[in-house]
Amino acid sequence: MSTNPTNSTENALAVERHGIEYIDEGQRHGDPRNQFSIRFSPVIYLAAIVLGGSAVPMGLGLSGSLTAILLGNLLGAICTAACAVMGPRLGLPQIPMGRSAFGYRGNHLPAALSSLLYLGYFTLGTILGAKSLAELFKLPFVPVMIGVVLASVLIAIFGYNLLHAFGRWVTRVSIVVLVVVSVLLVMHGPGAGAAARLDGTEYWLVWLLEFTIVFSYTMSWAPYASDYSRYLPRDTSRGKIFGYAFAGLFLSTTWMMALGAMLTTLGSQGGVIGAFELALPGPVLVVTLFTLGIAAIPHNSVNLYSGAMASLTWGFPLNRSATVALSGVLGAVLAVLFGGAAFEDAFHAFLFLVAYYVTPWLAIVCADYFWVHRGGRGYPPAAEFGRPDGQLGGIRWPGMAAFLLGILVSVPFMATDLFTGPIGRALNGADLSYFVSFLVAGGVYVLAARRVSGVAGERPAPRATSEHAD
Ligand SMILES: Nc1ccnc(=O)[nH]1
Repeated sequence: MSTNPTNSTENALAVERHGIEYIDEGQRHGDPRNQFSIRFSPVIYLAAIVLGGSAVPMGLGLSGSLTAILLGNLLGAICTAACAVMGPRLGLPQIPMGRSAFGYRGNHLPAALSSLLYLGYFTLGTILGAKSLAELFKLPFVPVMIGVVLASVLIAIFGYNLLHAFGRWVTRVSIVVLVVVSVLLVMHGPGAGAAARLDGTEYWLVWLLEFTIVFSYTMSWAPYASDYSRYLPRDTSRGKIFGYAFAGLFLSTTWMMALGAMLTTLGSQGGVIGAFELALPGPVLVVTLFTLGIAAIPHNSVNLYSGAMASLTWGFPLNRSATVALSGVLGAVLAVLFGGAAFEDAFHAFLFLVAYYVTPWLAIVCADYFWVHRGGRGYPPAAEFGRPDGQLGGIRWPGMAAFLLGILVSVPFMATDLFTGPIGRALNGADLSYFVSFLVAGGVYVLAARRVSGVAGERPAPRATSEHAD
């Protein structure tokens, strides 16, 4: 049934024709190793470095920061890798898969929240990437920013294959740069901030704070996951997809954040960039800042591409390329309007607030896939995912209720700069809401889906179904 031969190869210079619809078997291609680089490359820009050092000025020290980073990333990368496994099985991007649990219309809500998250991260990556490059080359911000936006839009329009190809190169180059930077940094040694200045409960509350920051960052890559695995052949080993996606995300986030923690112990007035200047000789510094600036481009392209997937899912009335281009323009305008330093912190707080929807969404989508539909078996035929009035039409209340309830119950636990609930305040800003909403949403969904008829897990899968979904 292959209708478009250009999509069935690795050809990175053919513009992808597909939007969010099912990728049929004839167009599947690629190797699960591509999951490593597509998860590694978008992390290589300043955000993860800054987040890794967040708790050092609060007195957590280096070893506490590192254990929080390790554990937060371990859990976050497991969540994202579990989602990547779904792509080849269903042949769909990540967000449209939610139609099974939330219903075609119900799924508009998490889809719209995803569009917001991705546009926000695109804008943040644009600001941070353009700033590094503009400072490095002593150029004005706006033209550099426009260059970054144009490159990001172009790559995202070419789509899946070019994103993978570009990600592979950025991964190779950045691994070399990260090795050199790490060796030099270790030789330079940590600064005074490496020693913890807290003990007892205070220490553990700040540890928890860093752990939740790290976890939130890394698990919020989950709604993107299958967008970049959906062309893999259907029988690709799930263990390999999981393993490579996990390794790519865990290694990149842990490495970048550990560097950030180490740099922040140096206590430079100029933040992590100032710390880089202290620890790295001139030429290495230039190459490092250049790599971090350029690597904002794969980050941005991924956000534009997945953002378009999410927007098409809630019914945005343009095609994929036009949606990418329009989002690029919108992000550029936001970057010009809000590119100031104070804004970046507020912006991050906003992104953490939006990310609250991710853990309940994740719990429901994973329960729906792994439990209700027994590892992706027993879904309705793929075409049903694209029918507003078909089997998955309307709103499916087990998923919707679980989603809303998960968020509602977790509100007192939330803690961001923009909103802090009473329990979050009592815990000094440590944010357990992610875990509460995950458990509540997942638990309610599992119970409700079992009771409500019409959810496929209750019934043996019809024969026709297994053809597509098995
Ligand atoms: N979870 C994330 C999505 C997009 N960009 C990021 O830096 N992080």
